[in-house]
Amino acid sequence: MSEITLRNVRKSYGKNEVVHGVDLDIATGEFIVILGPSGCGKSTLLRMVAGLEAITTGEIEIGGRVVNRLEPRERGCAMVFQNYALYPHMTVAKNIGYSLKIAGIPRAERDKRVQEVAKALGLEEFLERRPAQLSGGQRQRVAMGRAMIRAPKVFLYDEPLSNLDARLRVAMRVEIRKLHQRLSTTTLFVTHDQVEAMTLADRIVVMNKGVVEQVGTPAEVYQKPQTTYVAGFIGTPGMNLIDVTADPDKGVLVLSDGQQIAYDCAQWPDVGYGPVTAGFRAQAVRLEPGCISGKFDFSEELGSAKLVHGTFAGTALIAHVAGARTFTPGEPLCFAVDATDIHLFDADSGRRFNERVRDAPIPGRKAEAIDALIPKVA
Ligand SMILES: Nc1ncnc2c1ncn2[C@@H]1O[C@H](COP(=O)(O)OP(=O)(O)OP(=O)(O)O)[C@@H](O)[C@H]1O
Repeated sequence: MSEITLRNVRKSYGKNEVVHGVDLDIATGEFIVILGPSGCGKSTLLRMVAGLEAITTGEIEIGGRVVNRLEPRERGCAMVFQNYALYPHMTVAKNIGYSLKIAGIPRAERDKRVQEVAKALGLEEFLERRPAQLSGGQRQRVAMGRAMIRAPKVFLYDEPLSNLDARLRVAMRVEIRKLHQRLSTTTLFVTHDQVEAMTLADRIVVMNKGVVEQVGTPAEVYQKPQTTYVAGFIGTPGMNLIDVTADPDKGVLVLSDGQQIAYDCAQWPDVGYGPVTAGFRAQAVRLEPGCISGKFDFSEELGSAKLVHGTFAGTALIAHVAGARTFTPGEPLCFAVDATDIHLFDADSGRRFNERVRDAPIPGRKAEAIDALIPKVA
């Protein structure tokens, strides 16, 4: 088994703590993407799992064994770096087979395994070339081949696609996913690119400033962001966020200029009267008289639709609009959003309020209802 467990893992450089106590359980065969902006500590976390960076406090287990004190080569992980780290003077075949040579595997066996890996990655025709004679995507595949050949328990990828152009990135994404489907090797993949994270991950770990903000499937982090940070970071574009005052008695959210948006107060039982942050996706906005009026600023053409940017009560908001309608700067604009598409977050902590799931039985009620159906014996 190759499950990975992180318990209260922290990392400090001198007095500066950059990873603030991360807990994570990764199942055997899972594809986990650690997603966050530059400097949030994601590479440091990956390097601690690999053993390339010492842990300041906490515990890391791989396959049920605490690896804190193990050398990188004793951990059963294979790492693929952004800059590929290939040996420039060696051919592709030698680069891929190098770790087997070091391990003393006989030549015939080595050649056989290199051939197998090269076939799996479509590198057979490049085996005698040197890295300088390859494209970026081909070099990346060699780096993956070098990691694969050791049949590691765990694959660790550190922004492996960042140096590739956009088309190649998409192609390599598909290859990495296919490879994972075939091998089912437990994988930790670090990226700052949320599209990469959404398309590759079984689960995403969203990091911000050394803290894990949310762990969830791509659908969970998109549909139920647990913090305003996740709401703003995930999605293209990120969720619209606006400061409002909740009035649960009237079932409205009041904007700073007095305009009101209706919300479902039964869905948000913990929201009291006072300041909250309201969020809604650009895709949930309709341009029709409804919730709020403001003015058009500019639009971004997406081909099949536009991202329409406007200002409402002093806040910049975005609508995803299909169709060919054109706009002029400054023209009045109305945004309508259904109450069920509104997400509410605590104004101070940025945490999502508890939500009552629609149509779910309220605890106790179902038992009462069933009770009522049973004829009473006199
Ligand atoms: N050797 C080091 N000494 C001191 N500080 C470091 C060292 N390595 C990293 N840091 C700091 O730790 C923090 C986290 O760095 P890390 O490389 O993990 O971020 P990241 O999320 O991977 O960012 P990027 O995407 O830019 O690589 C940063 O503030 C960085 O400056």
